[in-house]
Amino acid sequence: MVFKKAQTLFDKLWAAHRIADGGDGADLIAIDRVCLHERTGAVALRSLRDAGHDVQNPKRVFAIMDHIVSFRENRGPDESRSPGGGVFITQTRKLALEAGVNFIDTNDLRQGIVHVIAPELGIAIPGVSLICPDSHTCSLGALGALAWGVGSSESEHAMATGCLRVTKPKQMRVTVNGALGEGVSAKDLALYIIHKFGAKGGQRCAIEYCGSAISELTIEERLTLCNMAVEFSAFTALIAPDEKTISFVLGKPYAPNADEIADTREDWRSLFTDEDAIFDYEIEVNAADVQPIVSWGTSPEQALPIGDAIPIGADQKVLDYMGLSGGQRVEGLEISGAFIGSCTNGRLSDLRSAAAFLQGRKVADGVRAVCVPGSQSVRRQAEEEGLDAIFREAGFEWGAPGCAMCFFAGGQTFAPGERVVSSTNRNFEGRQGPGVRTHLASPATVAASAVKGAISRADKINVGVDE
Ligand SMILES: CC(C)[C@H](C(=O)O)[C@@H](O)C(=O)O
Ligand code: SF4
Repeated sequence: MVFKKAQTLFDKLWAAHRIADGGDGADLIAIDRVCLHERTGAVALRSLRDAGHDVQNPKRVFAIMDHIVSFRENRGPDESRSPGGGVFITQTRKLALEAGVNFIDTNDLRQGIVHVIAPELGIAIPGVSLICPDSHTCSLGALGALAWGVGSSESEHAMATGCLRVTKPKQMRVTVNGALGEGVSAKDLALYIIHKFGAKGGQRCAIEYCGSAISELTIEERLTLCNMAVEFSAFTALIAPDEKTISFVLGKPYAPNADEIADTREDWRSLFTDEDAIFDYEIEVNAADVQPIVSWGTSPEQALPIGDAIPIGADQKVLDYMGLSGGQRVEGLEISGAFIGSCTNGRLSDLRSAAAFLQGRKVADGVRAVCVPGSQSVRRQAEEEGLDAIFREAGFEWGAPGCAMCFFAGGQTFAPGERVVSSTNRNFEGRQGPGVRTHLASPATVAASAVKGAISRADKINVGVDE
């Protein structure tokens, strides 16, 4: 009798894409889709062209403008937020058109941050393998795609050959039991996990998130959670596709069409971890323990429930950079900047949650608050719902889609020493500009803090219309 070994979801995806033994413990993995952006993708396209190679299958490659495009509302097609950055934009356009790949230009109706538009357009769907020279490609595992971030040269290789030599990573299961409390978001959960198990806790593993709290998350929330897997040092993250995933994907432009969906749907239903499958590591989280959280240091693990005190004995260099001391409470710290956007929290539900708080309220004096939708589609839907008016009336700037103030690219930014609450994923030194002190939080926390002028919990704040 032959017993079939129980497999994890990751094992199944890996086996389905494994073409051959790549030698030295590596496998040759078929790559279904390659996404590129103008910061690292242009390098890959240029190098491929210079080596005299064609893109093997241009239909599988998607070049997108997001990282350094200006976020000025009526930006020009080549306008960059990075001084001299226009050349990356024009080069990417030229190279993408020459190579004949799918190309989404600066002001295309489909444009946006690559990890926001890949799900919107059905580029990322359950069961496909997808790479992009960008570390937050792990976001797309939220749809059950085998997706991970690579370097420019690996994406070049995959474009030329349709495959990539990769060593299969170890695997970890993160089970989140119970339910998240009222006012606790997927961002809080992501920060909680990194805080509790450390920024290296993901051990370069492919992580599968599961458990009752994960099943309850919307697709947008799952994308937020998986987005931060790389900040947990994971190879990538995955969530098994369910009916929510299937209905999210249906009808998307690059997803299977109505005729193809019947077979595909059955295939997608097999994308789950078998009951007896074994992971290299297992961790469990009780969702009820998660509270609204904010980072205080220069690593996403340096985070705490809003209201708690910074540990005594925390790294002095970090405290100095952040202008804080051990034992100090983060709640109530005065801020001068607030940013809502990015591939972590720049989706419609993120904007809705911030707007729900901002309605009828005003950003505190002395705070520059900026909201940049993650994509043109998010922007359009937000504008149809009147969210832009809520943001503007509250005193937020409303920007054109892209990575914007998530990372410093040399252009307009917050001033050195400014304290900023941000819905992004990285709080490293200088991430949002030289000397800028970034506190990571959920969109609701960012909105509440902008109104109060100080780091605040959205559910505890008592300012605004009622006063
Ligand atoms: C520029 C790009 C390569 C980078 C990444 O890989 O993540 C950026 O998106 C970031 O978030 O730091
Ligand atoms: S929004 Fe930020 S984290 Fe996401 S891809 Fe852009 S720069 Fe990277």
